[in-house]
Amino acid sequence: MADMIEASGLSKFYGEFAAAQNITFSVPAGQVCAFLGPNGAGKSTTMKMLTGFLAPDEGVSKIGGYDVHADRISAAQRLGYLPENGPLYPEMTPHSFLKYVGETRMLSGGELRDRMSWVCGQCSLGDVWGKAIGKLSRGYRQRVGMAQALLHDPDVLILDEPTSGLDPNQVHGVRELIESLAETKTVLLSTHILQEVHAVCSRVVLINEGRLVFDGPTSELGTHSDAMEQKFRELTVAA
Ligand SMILES: Nc1ncnc2c1ncn2[C@@H]1O[C@H](COP(=O)(O)OP(=O)(O)OP(=O)(O)O)[C@@H](O)[C@H]1O
Repeated sequence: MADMIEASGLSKFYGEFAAAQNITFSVPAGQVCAFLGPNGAGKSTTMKMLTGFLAPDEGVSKIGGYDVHADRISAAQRLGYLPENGPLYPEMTPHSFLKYVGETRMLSGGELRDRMSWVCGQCSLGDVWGKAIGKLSRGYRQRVGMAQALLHDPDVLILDEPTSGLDPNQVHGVRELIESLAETKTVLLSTHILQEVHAVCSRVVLINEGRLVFDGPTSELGTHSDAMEQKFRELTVAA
């Protein structure tokens, strides 16, 4: 299987502080991989470097085999990214925002309409389609973020805490969506919810204090979420 997401020696320093240091892992086509770590471990920083939103101080990121910094457009066409704080543009509606995002991704006419209608249904946005994003609840804003990540039907999804701030019904909906997407896509998702990892991820990459401390099958971290929680604590307790 070709690797669809590759982090090779990624580091980001803020002064002396290493937010991420020498992070190396790859995710093969078709895999759903969890990206775990305590608050401040460096997950969002690494995801931003993987998606080209932050330039690494060291290392290389590749999406679908394309270098994210040297071959940005080819990498971006294959990538959908849900950033940690969801979409900005509070005055736009989901409809106008997704139309704008679609146009920047070279979609138009019937194709753009079909894709907008598909993400509207998949992300259950029908009720808020014409409301200002700034007035939506956190859960709905999160779903608008998911919709923009999926709009151009990318092969690779990098999702920074896709279920954070959602109520249990919405969490269930997003998990089902990720499971259905997993049939055709490669997914890296960060989360603090270990049950979620069991539910949807076959593989776990765990970082602590900016460094990779575990990379392996979910089953190696434990066969249920209690065992996994214990192992998580062992691997992430401050040295
Ligand atoms: N622009 C910045 N300047 C200085 N420090 C930063 C900057 N951005 C992030 N950091 C620091 O880098 C570390 C890693 O942050 P990051 O947001 O990647 O963690 P995280 O694992 O995503 O955390 P969380 O689970 O809380 O979202 C944190 O200590 C954070 O304070």
